[in-house]
Amino acid sequence: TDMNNMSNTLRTCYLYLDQTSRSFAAVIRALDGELRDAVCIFYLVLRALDTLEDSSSIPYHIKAPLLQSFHTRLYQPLWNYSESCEKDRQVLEDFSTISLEFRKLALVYRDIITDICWQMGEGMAEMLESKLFTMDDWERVNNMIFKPNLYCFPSFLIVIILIFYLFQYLNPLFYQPPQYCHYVAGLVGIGLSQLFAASGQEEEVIREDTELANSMGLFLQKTNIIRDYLEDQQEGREFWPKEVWGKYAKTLSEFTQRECMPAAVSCLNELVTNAMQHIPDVFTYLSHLHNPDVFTFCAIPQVMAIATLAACYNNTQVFRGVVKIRKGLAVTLMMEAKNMTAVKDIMARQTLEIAEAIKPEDPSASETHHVVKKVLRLA
Ligand SMILES: CC(C)(C)CN1C(=O)[C@@H](CC(=O)N[C@@H](CC(=O)O)C(=O)O)O[C@H](c2cccc3ccccc23)c2cc(Cl)ccc21
Repeated sequence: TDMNNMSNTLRTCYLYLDQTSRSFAAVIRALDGELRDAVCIFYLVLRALDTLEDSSSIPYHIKAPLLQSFHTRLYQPLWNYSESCEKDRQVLEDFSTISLEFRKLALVYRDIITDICWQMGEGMAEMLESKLFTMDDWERVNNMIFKPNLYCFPSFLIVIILIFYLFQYLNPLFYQPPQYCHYVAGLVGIGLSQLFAASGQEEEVIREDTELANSMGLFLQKTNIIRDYLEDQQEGREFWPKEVWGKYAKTLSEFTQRECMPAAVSCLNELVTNAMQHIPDVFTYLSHLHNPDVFTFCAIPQVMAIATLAACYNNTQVFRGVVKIRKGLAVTLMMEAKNMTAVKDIMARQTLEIAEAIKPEDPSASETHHVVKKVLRLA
C-alpha cells in the first residue's frame, strides 16, 4: 500500500491496523485495490465492536443497547466511545476517523459491513443476556420456552409437558444452537466472502455456501478459545463449552489446579478434536478461491490455527500460560501458505504431529484418530 497518496484519515486507519495486529496487517495490505481498504475498515470496525463486547467496565444495561445499535454509529460522523479501558480502546476513542473512511467505501461494501455488524451486535447482546443466566456460550441451546411449575398441573398435563421437553431436545428442528462462535467469527467469514464476491476478485459462489464461510471462522475462534483458557480465566471470562468441560470438572477454573491436570488435558484434547472437524470445510473453501492475494489472506490464519492446535494438544502448558507457536514457525507458515498444495501439506504435517501425541488411554483417542485419518485422506 502506497501510504503517500492516501488521505490522512485512511493512513491513520492503516496505522491502527498495524497496532491491532502487526503480522496480520501486512497480509491485509497485500490485498488488491478497493478490496484492501474495505477489509482494512471491516477489520477495524469489528475490532471496535469486539472491544465494546470485551469491556468489563461497561454494565450490562448499557452494553447490550450499545452492541445492538453499533451498526448505526457507522453513519454518525461524530460518534466516538471513550468509556472503555481495553488495550484496543483507541479504535473506539477515534471511531469517527474509521467511520469517515467507512462512508467513503462503495455502497456495496458499506451494506455488507453494516449488515454483519447488525447481526453480530444482536448476537453479542443475546449472548450477554444468556451469560447472565450462566449459560455456557460455545453452543447455546435456546432457553426452554417456559419452565412450568410441575406441581400445579394435573398429572396428564405433566406427561404432555415432559414429552414436549423431550421433543425439544431430541428433535434437531427445535434444537437451534445459535453458536457464540458463529456470532463473533462465523459472521466474519460470511461478511468477508461477500466482500470478496462484491469486489469481483472472487466468484459469486464463494458467498453462497455460508456453511463453509462459517467453518472458516469457527476453526479460528475455537482455536483462540482453546489457546486462551488461562488468559480468559484470569480476566473472569469463560468460553469453553459446558457440555464438554462439565464431563471432566464441576467448575472450569478447577483446571488451573495441579491435581486436576489429567482431567484438564482430556478436556483439552476433546476440544482440539472438535475444532479439527472444521478442516475439511476449510480445504473446500480455500479451494474455491482464485485470487492469489485473497487466498493468502484466508490461508495464513488457518495454517496458524492448525499449528496452534498442534502446540496445544496434550499440553499442560495451556493451563499454566498462553501457548504461542514459535516466531520462526509462524514466519515459515506465512511464507509457505501460498497455494492449495502447500496449505494441504502444512495441515497434514501438523495433523501428524497431533496423531503422534495421541495416548491410547485418552477418552477422545478414537475420535481424534478418526478426524486425523479424515484430514490426511483429504490432504
Ligand atoms: C475472531 C476472528 C477469528 C474472526 C478474528 N480474526 C482473526 O483472527 C484474523 C487473524 C488475526 O487477526 N490474527 C492476529 C492474531 C490474533 O488476533 O489471534 C494477528 O496478529 O495475526 O483472521 C480472520 C480471518 C482472516 C481471513 C479469512 C477469514 C475467514 C473467516 C473468518 C475469519 C477470517 C479475521 C478477519 C477479520 Cl476481517 C476480522 C477478524 C479476524
